[in-house]
Amino acid sequence: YVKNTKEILEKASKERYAIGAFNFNNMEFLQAILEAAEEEKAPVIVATSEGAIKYIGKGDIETGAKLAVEMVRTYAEKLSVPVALHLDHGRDFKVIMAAIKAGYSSVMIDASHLPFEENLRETKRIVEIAHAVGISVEAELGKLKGIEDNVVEKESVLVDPEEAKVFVKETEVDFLAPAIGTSHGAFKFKGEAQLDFERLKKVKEYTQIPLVLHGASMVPQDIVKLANEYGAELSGAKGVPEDMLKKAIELGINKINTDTDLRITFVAYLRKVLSEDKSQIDPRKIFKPVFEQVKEIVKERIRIFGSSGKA
Ligand SMILES: O=C(COP(=O)(O)O)N(O)CCCCOP(=O)(O)O
Ligand code: NA
Ligand SMILES: [Zn+2]
Repeated sequence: YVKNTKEILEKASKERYAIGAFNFNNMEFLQAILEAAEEEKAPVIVATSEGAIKYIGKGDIETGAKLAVEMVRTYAEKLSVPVALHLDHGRDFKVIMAAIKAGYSSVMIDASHLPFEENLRETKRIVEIAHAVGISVEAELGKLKGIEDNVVEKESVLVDPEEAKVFVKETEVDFLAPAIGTSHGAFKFKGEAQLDFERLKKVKEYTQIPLVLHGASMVPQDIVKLANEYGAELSGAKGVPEDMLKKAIELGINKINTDTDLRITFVAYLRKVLSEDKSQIDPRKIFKPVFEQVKEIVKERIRIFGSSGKA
């Protein structure tokens, strides 16, 4: 169990590869992610959003954070690969404190919806607290398009590399998520997929710290098609193409947040299993083949990110 996410990201940054940061909301997703990392001999970051902590704790934040830490620690101590537990999109001070208190390896303070100075101040405050207890911190600059915790960003506001330089220097944040054109969910990009690689290159040059790509799911069209064949309605779903992910990694992305690809895989295969095994009522027999597929998609991502064999 990695105490401090910064360690594994600094190594990735030096060697120009990326670590997957995969979100989980329950035991089965966590199992699939950790099995994938073990089989790929890859360091891995598992992440919970604030919504996931509330879901795991049935509304009680302390319970959710504690249970997440206990589940991850218990599984991770059996594995040969380093595992970090990260709070994704921390916004509520109470939730960030609960995650730190429970023993998370790192926390994200997501104040990118605020004006620059306020984002800087909020981030600085969390960094001071987290660093005092040896926890790493991620912050975000610029805005992702789409829904972020029901804050509807009409247009993505791309990161300003000059601001990033000042922000990182002033806050001493450990890793930064620069908005370069991605968005959360299965419907990214209005037209053609495109990322602002020029900005990314400058942000890496000016900050020299590990960088994070949010909204990085690839949205595999074969799995979207399968889901739709079994009754899902996901037409028009679009993600980040592999060549763009690889270019982003070459230019300095070292943590890649992936949630939607696991969700789509889960939904496609759950629909398939339920429609094919019509008399099955044992959840273990339903979930086993479904999470086998979730594990496979995580392994595929880890290979694309270049962290296979890096443990
Ligand atoms: O950047 C990403 C993933 O992006 P993706 O959607 O491309 O996978 N993430 O940060 C994961 C976002 C998880 C959202 O969680 P809740 O629904 O619980 O609030
Ligand atoms: Na994050
Ligand atoms: Zn995100």
